[in-house]
Amino acid sequence: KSHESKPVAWGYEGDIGPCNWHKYFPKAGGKRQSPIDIDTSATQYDGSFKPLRIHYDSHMCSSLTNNGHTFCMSVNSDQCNLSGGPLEDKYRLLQFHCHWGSDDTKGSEHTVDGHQYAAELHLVHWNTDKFKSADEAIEKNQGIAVLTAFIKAGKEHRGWNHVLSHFKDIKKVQGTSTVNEDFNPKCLLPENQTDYWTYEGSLTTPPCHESVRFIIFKEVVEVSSEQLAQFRSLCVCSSRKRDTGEDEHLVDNFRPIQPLNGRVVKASFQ
Ligand SMILES: NS(=O)(=O)/N=C1/NCCS1
Ligand SMILES: [Zn+2]
Repeated sequence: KSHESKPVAWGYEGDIGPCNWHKYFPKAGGKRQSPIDIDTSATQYDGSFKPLRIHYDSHMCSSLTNNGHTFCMSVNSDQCNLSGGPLEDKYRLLQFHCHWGSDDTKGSEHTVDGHQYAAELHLVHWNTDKFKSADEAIEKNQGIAVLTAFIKAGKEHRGWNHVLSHFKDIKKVQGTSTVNEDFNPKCLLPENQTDYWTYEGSLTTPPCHESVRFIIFKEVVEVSSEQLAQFRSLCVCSSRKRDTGEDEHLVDNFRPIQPLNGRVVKASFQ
């Protein structure tokens, strides 16, 4: 094991927070980092995009884990594929997760005209035309495509309850729960899947590889405030306790906005 480098701890606050990520993860200081603010007055309509093709089946067994940074629903079924839109290749769904705040006024990673939403859903896909594995694709240009939906507090979202009902099993870090009910992650996306913004960026978590094509839906998904509160019920790790002995809850797991550095955000709509 001595040949493998020790994993470096990172987080969202203090010395291990986003301002210091670049010290151990040099790509975090790169020129095409994510997230960004979407200035809708500067986006460019691109009429050349084909329709997005999002084909997920709902018979894939998946596992839900609390990895200490978010909850992650691992899928990697060869029946869950994404192509079309701005993509040149076919991508396979690997996992989905979210970023959220300590209250409903913050939590998303991307912002729109400076507005931050209560949470942000990332459906992570890897390029199966160009690469042989997700581990290879995750660090290569065009290797990853992330379908992204903003979430705001509003009416209850029944689809999310299929995920949230497993949260009691993953409250602690490294907790894992098997999800094999008839659940299709497509139900978590907005109805309108033709209007989106897209740009080339990076993983928003270390090692921040600059391998990601983001596709961000304009329509915002509503979940109830109680459902958002369930996101915040996860704990960060068994060791870290508040001085009151209270569990430390996993909240505000969003990276700050990164410089655009001349990148243009394309829009699929006028
Ligand atoms: N938030 S994110 O989707 O850009 N970051 C990731 N890191 C490893 C798989 S997805
Ligand atoms: Zn993410």
